[in-house]
Amino acid sequence: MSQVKLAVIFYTMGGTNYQLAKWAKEGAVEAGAEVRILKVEELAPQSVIENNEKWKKTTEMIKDIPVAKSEDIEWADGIIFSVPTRFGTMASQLKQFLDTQGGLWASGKTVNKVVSAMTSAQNPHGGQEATLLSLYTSMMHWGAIIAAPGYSDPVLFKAGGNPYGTSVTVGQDDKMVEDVEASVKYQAKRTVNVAQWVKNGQQ
Ligand SMILES: Cc1cc2nc3c(=O)[nH]c(=O)nc-3n(C[C@H](O)[C@H](O)[C@H](O)COP(=O)(O)O)c2cc1C
Repeated sequence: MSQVKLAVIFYTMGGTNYQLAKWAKEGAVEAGAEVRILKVEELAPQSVIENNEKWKKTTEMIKDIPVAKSEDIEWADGIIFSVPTRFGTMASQLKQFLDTQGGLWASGKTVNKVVSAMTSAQNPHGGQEATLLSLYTSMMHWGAIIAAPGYSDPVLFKAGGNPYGTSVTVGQDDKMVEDVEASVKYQAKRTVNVAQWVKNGQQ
């Protein structure tokens, strides 16, 4: 049984989705996967980032994380995306990454990737589910297999247990309101397990 390869791909401005990605990595490693944690390319002008202390600090914090490439998607059996909600949908930096995978998609290499997604938003009803659903719409075009958590474990009935994928509220103080660590780790394990089943079936 060969080891599942999982890419955890995130975008963050304030660090939340980096933390979610790190928990996902921990959960996936515990489940036996080989994991790459990757960020998507920043699109905002450097001058804008420089004028925002929080953004500047986050950029420095993640400076050594590799930028996701098409080769990472090709390499991965499974992918977990983590992205802030922006005006009710995913941040454009991640959308741009998806939109630059047309070549990979055209060659059939996005098919059967096992995916799930996570998000954060400032308001409890700020569009988390809409963000996850719009991301999953793109994944259907990829021919990916969506391994949403559903209510497949008791952890989903606790804080942050969103059947579409983990979501967390970020307060004005930039801290996470709900404790979602267990939900994230569970989601990562489920994504790895489903990826393992698909991988075994293809062998
Ligand atoms: C341009 C912009 C649009 C945003 N739109 C929403 C939104 O629609 N709903 C919401 O609840 N929060 C919204 N937020 C807040 C972000 O979702 C929040 O800051 C983010 O989830 C924090 O994640 P991060 O720390 O990984 O950057 C928005 C923030 C920005 C900068």
